[in-house]
Amino acid sequence: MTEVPKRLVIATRASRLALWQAEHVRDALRAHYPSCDISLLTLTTRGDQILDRSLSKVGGKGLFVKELENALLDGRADLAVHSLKDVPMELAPSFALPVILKRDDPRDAFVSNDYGSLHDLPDGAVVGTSSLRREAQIRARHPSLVVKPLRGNLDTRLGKLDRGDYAAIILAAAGLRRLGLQDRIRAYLSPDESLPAAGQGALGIEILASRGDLARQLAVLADPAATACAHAERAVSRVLGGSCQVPLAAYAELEGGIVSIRARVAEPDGSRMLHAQASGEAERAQAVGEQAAQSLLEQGAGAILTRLVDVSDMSSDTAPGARSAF
Ligand SMILES: NCc1[nH]cc(CCC(=O)O)c1CC(=O)O
Repeated sequence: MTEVPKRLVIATRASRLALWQAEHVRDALRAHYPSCDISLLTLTTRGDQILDRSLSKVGGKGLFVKELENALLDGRADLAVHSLKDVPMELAPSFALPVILKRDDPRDAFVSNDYGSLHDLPDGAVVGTSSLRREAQIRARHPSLVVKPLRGNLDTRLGKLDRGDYAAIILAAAGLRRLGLQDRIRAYLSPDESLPAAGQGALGIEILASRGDLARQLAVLADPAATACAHAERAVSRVLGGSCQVPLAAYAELEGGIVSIRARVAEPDGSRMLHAQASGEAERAQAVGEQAAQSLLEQGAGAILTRLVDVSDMSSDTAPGARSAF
C-alpha cells in the first residue's frame, strides 16, 4: 500500500500560467489525498527576469527549471510542476520526471484582432512568434508573411498584439485555455499546418530521483496515453539534441495501443522541411520516437541542426530578438 502523504510543497514559477498549472496539480492531489496539507512555493526564476536577452545566451530552456530544482534539492519543496515543453530532455541524475498528466489541446493557435486565419493575412503582414519551429513552418507555407520575434509571458504577448505591433501572433492553445483566454483564439493550426513542439500541452511533475515513495504517491495523477506520447516525442528531441535553437516539431498520438508520431526539422527560413513518421506499440514509445529521429537524420537533419548551433554561438547579446524552438 502507498502511504498517504501528510504534507507536500509544490514549487512553481510566478507567471500566471505557471501558477495555474501548479494549482491544477495541487487541486488534483487534494482530491486524491484530502487529509494532505498542500501548499505552493512561488519562485521567480532567472528566465522570468531576463526577458530582453536571447534565451539561449542566458542558459536556454533549463533556466526556467533550474531554480525550481534548487528548491527540491534543499528541501524547500517536494515537487515542481512544469509545462512539459519547457523541461530539458536530459535531467541531471538527481532528478526524475515520474508523472505526465493528461494532455490539454496540443495545437498552436492563431490570435489576431483583425484576421481570422493565417490565410486571411495580406502580403507583408507581421506575425509574432519567438519559436523557430513556428517561424519555419509559417514561412514554408506563407512566404509572403513577415515573422518577427515576440517574447514575454502570455499577457505581455497579447498586449503587444493589442498595441498593434503585429497583425497576428501564434501561441500554444493550451496556455490560452488555461488562463481563460480561449476567446482570443481565432483559429487552431492543424498539426499538418504547424506540427506542435514535443510535450506541448502536457504537464510534467519533477521530483528528486531519490524520492521513490513520493513517485508512487504521485502516480495517481499520471495519464498513460499522455505518458506514451511524451516518451515518443521527447525521444525525438533527445536524439536530435533538441536545444533552444532548433526548429524541431514532434507530435504523437495514441490509438488502440499504437503510438504514431510525426516529426519535422526545418530551415528557419522555411526553405527546407524534413518530415518523418513512425509508429509502434505504446510500450515501445521511446523506440518509436528514436526511429522518427533516425529518419530525419538520414534525410540530412544533422546538417541543418549543426549549422543552427554554429549560428547561435556567434550571435551577440544584442542580436535582434530572442528565439526558442518551442
Ligand atoms: N514557450 C513557453 C510556453 N511553455 C508552455 C506554454 C503553453 C502551454 C503548453 O504548451 O503546454 C508556453 C506558451 C506558448 O508556447 O505559447
